[in-house]
Amino acid sequence: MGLDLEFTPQDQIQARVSAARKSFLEHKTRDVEFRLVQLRKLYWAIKDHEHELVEACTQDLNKPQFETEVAESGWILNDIVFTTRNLHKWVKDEKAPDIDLSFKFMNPKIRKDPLGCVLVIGAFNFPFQLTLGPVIGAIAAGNTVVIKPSENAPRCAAVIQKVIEIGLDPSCYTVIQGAVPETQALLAERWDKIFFTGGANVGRIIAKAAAPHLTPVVLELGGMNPAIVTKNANPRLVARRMLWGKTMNAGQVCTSQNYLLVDRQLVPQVVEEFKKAYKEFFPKGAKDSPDYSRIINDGHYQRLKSMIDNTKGKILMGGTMDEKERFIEPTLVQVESVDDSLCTQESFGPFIPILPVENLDEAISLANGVQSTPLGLYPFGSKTDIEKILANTRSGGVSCNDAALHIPTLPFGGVGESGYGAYRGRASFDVWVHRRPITASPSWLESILSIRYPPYAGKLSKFKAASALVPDFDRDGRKLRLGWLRFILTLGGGSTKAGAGRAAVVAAGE
Ligand SMILES: NC(=O)c1ccc[n+]([C@@H]2O[C@H](COP(=O)([O-])OP(=O)(O)OC[C@H]3O[C@@H](n4cnc5c(N)ncnc54)[C@H](O)[C@@H]3O)[C@@H](O)[C@H]2O)c1
Ligand SMILES: CC1=C(/C=C/C(C)=C/C=C/C(C)=C/C=C/C=C(C)/C=C/C=C(C)/C=C/C=C(\C)C=O)C(C)(C)CCC1
Repeated sequence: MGLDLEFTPQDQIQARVSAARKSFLEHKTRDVEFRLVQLRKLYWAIKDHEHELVEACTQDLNKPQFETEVAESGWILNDIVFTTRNLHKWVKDEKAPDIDLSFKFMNPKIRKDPLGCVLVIGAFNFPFQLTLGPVIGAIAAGNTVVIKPSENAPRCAAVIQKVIEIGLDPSCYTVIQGAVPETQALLAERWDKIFFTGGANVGRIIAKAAAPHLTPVVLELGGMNPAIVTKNANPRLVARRMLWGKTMNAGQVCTSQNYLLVDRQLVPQVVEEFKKAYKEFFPKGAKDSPDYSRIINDGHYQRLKSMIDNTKGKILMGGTMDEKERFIEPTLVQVESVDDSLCTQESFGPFIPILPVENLDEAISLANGVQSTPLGLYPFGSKTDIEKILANTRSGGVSCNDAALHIPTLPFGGVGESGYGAYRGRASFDVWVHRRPITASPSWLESILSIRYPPYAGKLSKFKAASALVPDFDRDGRKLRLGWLRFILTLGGGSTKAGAGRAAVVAAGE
């Protein structure tokens, strides 16, 4: 038996948040060495209890050990090592780019300041990766963190609490357990940033709760992700990769494709290849395989069941279900329209609806109609086909000729309806810092800087001569090529040399 999840008493929530805030205001997490020690300790807390992570994922989702070690524990352990290796580089002040010589003496730089006391709300499907991933970045950036794992993966939530309490300083990092009332109590607090992973409906609740305090929010939401398969695609690759996208975690993956738009000519071959691939992946069927997850809870099982009960499509592969086990077989369905029950909502389960289309233009138009800003997009076809798809669509990310593949250090996030803000790799640090511009005006510059002080009489023309940039374009938007003439007229128009010239003009005028 794994750990039991105990919800945090609601009357403790405010005090726990205040303690984390106080630690931030006492600057406990500013020291980079402190952050590194926390991350290293978290690494070992996870590594030493990896078997408990695996067991919890088995209990909550029947997640195979391979998937847990690759996409949960292994993923975040690598994330920690990557972060600790790079943190000294990331925290360094940055030289401010594109600064005119006149201002260079003020030594402009960008400091990466922590935001403060932040809240991370996790999802159930990759409970460790999607909760601890943002936490690793928040620690690295010097924030204090309150963590709310998903109650829908209760054993995993309990293990998250265990490793956090073993590894991290409790005055700076704390776990609040609970469901809607506890999350509402957290949302009533003032935060310096909220990072939410979950569905769009709850995402709206989070954004509204954050608005009164002007709290910035990252929303990592789901999407109605299309796969577009042109007549030039390789049917075997389409089938194997798209099947993987829907068998990993039984399709409970925010980035997995929700539906396939397949060139009609290719449909029979694609269907055949799906059947072959299914036999190769699960020779004894998915139900008897140790490599296939179950649906997280009865509510989601019933939601998925009603999607398949209401389809007008034809089941071509799979289709079996077992309510007691919350098992749903990977199920390929040929549908007649994007208005089918399998396409009108995010399934977040192992359904593979295929809609035959006449050509690529139709596929693009249908995909944009279903949702113009999905989280992921999966084009299969020739290079030209793929470029056409990219040029005519939007999405959080794209895997060409693949399912939901994401390189762990590549920025990850949605756009429009699939959310905003990105993390992972360096982006996990950037998302949690304020880029604070810092200048220092030297006292010896005072005679030049005094052009800004009243009385203003006679100063405006000198100021303009020193600072106004002359456009290199005309009123019709055409770029002008004035070359040396422009250089002389503008004293450089922004170049380093000209900046010096212009500064000299000002100095001479004082
Ligand atoms: N973009 C991503 O990285 C990503 C990753 C995983 C899941 N998702 C999306 O999440 C959805 C499924 O995950 P889920 O079921 O865990 O999402 P969810 O939105 O139901 O729950 C996410 C979190 O919100 C909390 N919550 C639920 N209702 C709430 C309310 N009324 N007020 C305040 N908090 C509340 C839950 O306790 C949980 O911690 C899918 O849409 C999926 O695509 C997105
Ligand atoms: C070419 C050679 C090698 C390279 C091999 C490569 C590149 C192998 C790649 C393997 C991959 C891509 C494996 C991917 C596994 C991913 C898993 C299991 C799951 C990830 C799940 C995620 C991220 C889920 C996220 C969910 C979200 C965000 C929402 O719900 C070598 C290295 C082998 C050497 C020879 C040459």
